[in-house]
Amino acid sequence: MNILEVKDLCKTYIVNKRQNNVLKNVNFMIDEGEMVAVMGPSGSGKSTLLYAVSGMDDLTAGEVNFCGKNIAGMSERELADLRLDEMGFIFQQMYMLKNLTILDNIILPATQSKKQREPRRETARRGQDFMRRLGIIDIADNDINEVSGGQLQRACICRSMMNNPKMIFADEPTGALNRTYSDEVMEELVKLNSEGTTIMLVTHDVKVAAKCTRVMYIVDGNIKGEYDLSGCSTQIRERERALNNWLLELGW
Ligand SMILES: Nc1ncnc2c1ncn2[C@@H]1O[C@H](COP(=O)(O)OP(=O)(O)OP(=O)(O)O)[C@@H](O)[C@H]1O
Repeated sequence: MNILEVKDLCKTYIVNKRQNNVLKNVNFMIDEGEMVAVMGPSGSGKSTLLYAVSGMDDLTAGEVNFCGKNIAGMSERELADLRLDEMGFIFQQMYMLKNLTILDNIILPATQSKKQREPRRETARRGQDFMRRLGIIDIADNDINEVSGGQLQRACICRSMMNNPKMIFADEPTGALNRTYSDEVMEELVKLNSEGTTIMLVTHDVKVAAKCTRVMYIVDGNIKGEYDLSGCSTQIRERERALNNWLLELGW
């Protein structure tokens, strides 16, 4: 069953009276349980696409059906509730609040949600469980400037999971990390995906994309090709090689 269906999506920015047609009639679907990477040259519209289909930014034209509901017809309030309750977000810049501990940052979405009606102690316990799972429980009471980049990004994954989202949207989740931290973060995302969370992520990194089930390649606001990795070898090196060859054919 599809969780996301995008029909003729267009996004135009107007800057200094000049029109920039960034997304041009984009069509695709994502099924429940998929992990889809969006790749493409710088400026091709990857982040714009992610923000448009996740209701973070408005559409110029087209339809985005999330779990069968067109988000283009939703009010700001409805969209905010949808993003909070049904979607998880992970960004390269992480966006954690400076005056809160790591644990308080993680549980913040649950304290704002109407979906999870539970005592704060229970919310904190769930947050701690996620932290334990991701191997960062020892930094629960730290400030955000007292942890490593990899730990902070894993904390962002915990935060994105607090409201049990149907889908996670990630914009360059490993973009600011070294290879070791990047591998750790990807391991966790792959694990969440294998447990049923659908994921769409933007990346420039072939090693990251090779861990996904499908790759969409965007050029100049259009999907130029899609590569299905679900039937590919489980050997990561082979997946990377196959994906690399395909990307080179597309002019990567
Ligand atoms: N908020 C905005 N206002 C105006 N123009 C924007 C805005 N966001 C993006 N753009 C423009 O849209 C185009 C696509 O940008 P976008 O960030 O989606 O590309 P990208 O493929 O994610 O690039 P990169 O890989 O460099 O992050 C660019 O020309 C950019 O300048």
